[in-house]
Amino acid sequence: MSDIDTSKIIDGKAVAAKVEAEASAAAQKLKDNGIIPKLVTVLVGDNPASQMYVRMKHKACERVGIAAEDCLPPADISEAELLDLIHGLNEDDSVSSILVQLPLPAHINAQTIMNAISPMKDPDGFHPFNMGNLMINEEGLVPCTPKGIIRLMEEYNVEIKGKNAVVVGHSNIVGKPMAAMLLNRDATVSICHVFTKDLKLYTKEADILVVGTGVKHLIKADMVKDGAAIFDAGITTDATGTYGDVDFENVIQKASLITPVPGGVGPMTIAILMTHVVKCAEMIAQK
Ligand SMILES: Nc1nc2c(c(=O)[nH]1)N[C@@H](CN(C=O)c1ccc(C(=O)N[C@@H](CCC(=O)O)C(=O)O)cc1)CN2
Repeated sequence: MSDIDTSKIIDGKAVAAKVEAEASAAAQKLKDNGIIPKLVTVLVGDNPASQMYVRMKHKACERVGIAAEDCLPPADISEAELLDLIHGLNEDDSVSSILVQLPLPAHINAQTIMNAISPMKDPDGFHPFNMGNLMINEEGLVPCTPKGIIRLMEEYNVEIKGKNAVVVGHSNIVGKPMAAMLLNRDATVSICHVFTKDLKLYTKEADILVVGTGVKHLIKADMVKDGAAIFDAGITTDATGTYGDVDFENVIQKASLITPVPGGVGPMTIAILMTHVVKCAEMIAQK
């Protein structure tokens, strides 16, 4: 193994702890005024990775002082039944946030479900109203993973304005909102994806590189510019371990800053979620 300069490694766990402490203080203020922020998670079926992420979210709620409940419909729930469940949660005044864990089974259209969640109770920021606001630089409830990456950039003083930012992956959860957030901060943004003909042509020019594809070690050292700041939102777990989309050990030699997997972007997703649950409760209280 080559020598690793640990000063280049972004500590996502430490920043996430700071963000959770902020969420906890904001939640306490609400509770002092008799308002209890409450997250309901909806986990359809028994996907083990999703079960783990939902467990992590509930543990974070406990740390932060947010009430949490889980709803565990079976994998064969119909789309209509799931919509009924969401409508019930929208109407329930004790619920401030509704989160449907993704992915959903193939017979359910995920966007139809996202569209049904009240935009004010949408801590994931996936509702078209919240996504639309992001596009016009009115960032309210926005997707947690890219927002967590922006927070890491702020904490580590990564300049965004005027920089070449390349986002690899064009998912609704990470790539598209990430690109919008970077554009809102005046980066020159390129979005690459599975149909991009020459990925390296773009990644080599990136001052800021964000990758979220789920393809293990897609980004190799020869694809990266010297001094780039690199954010890895991908995660692959197989029999040999947990990996990101970036070949960390080799790419770190060229990067100025880099997130590890695990312990980089992942913890930020959940910490930002906590701030959004509090924000939803604040918005509902002000209604
Ligand atoms: N409704 C949502 N569904 C999904 C989202 C989301 O933001 N909202 N994102 C992903 C999964 N996800 C949260 O749900 C998530 C993934 C990974 C982590 C994380 O902290 N990972 C750890 C490693 C965990 C491990 O040991 O495998 C890390 O990177 O350090 C948190 C949240 C898809 N679905």
